[in-house]
Amino acid sequence: MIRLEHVTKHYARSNRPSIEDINVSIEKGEFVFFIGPTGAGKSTIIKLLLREEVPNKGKVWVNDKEVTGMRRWKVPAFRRSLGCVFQDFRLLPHRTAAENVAFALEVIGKPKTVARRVVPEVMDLVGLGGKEHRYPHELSGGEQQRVAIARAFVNRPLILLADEPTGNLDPDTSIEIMRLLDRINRTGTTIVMVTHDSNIVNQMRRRVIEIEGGHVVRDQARGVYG
Ligand SMILES: Nc1ncnc2c1ncn2[C@@H]1O[C@H](COP(=O)(O)OP(=O)(O)OP(=O)(O)O)[C@@H](O)[C@H]1O
Repeated sequence: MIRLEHVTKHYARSNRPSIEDINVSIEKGEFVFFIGPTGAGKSTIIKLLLREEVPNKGKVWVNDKEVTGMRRWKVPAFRRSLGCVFQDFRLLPHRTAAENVAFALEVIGKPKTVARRVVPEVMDLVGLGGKEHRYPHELSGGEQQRVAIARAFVNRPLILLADEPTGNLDPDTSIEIMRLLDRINRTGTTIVMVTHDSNIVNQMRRRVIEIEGGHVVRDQARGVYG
């Protein structure tokens, strides 16, 4: 489902590679945590998977597509085929929760009738039934992240990428968000999540890939934060 083969990324304005000769393979339906100290290269890996960056060496496969050689015009559609969740939620401030979710359907050309049917289902799934018409500033951080997850999931992506999705949330809210991601994973969606949250990693006991200095230093099934 996802494969990085001998991947090195050396940013032009950096004096050393951010990641070097990384080899990782992730199967369909896995839930994988990328952990490691700040600056280790975790977000760089997410950017490579989204093709926001291209490696200097190596190849990256996502959804069985080799993305480093992908034509530029194909990139937007490729990105829309993935679900993405970030620490800062990235909701559209002048759209309601339901409109934020519906927007993900609009941009891929789904008719409004589909949105009318699917958006309430997904809002219920994330536990936001009744708050569909609130604007982001009228929701708590945890609720905003639920909207972001609903938006990421509404197109039923095969892969969901989450870069520190609980980074702005308190421990209890973080656990709720993890329960939600776990439910989504159980529908068969592959989840790749970058985190610094040791509690979450230790509670979930999923595959842990630890990055340090741009290298994989540990890859453990049912791992702990360490
Ligand atoms: N656009 C860029 N230009 C130059 N250097 C960069 C760029 N983006 C990241 N880096 C460098 O690459 C290294 C890895 O950064 P990255 O953001 O992948 O780390 P991270 O593990 O996600 O860190 P954090 O946990 O703090 O988010 C760092 O040394 C960083 O300074």
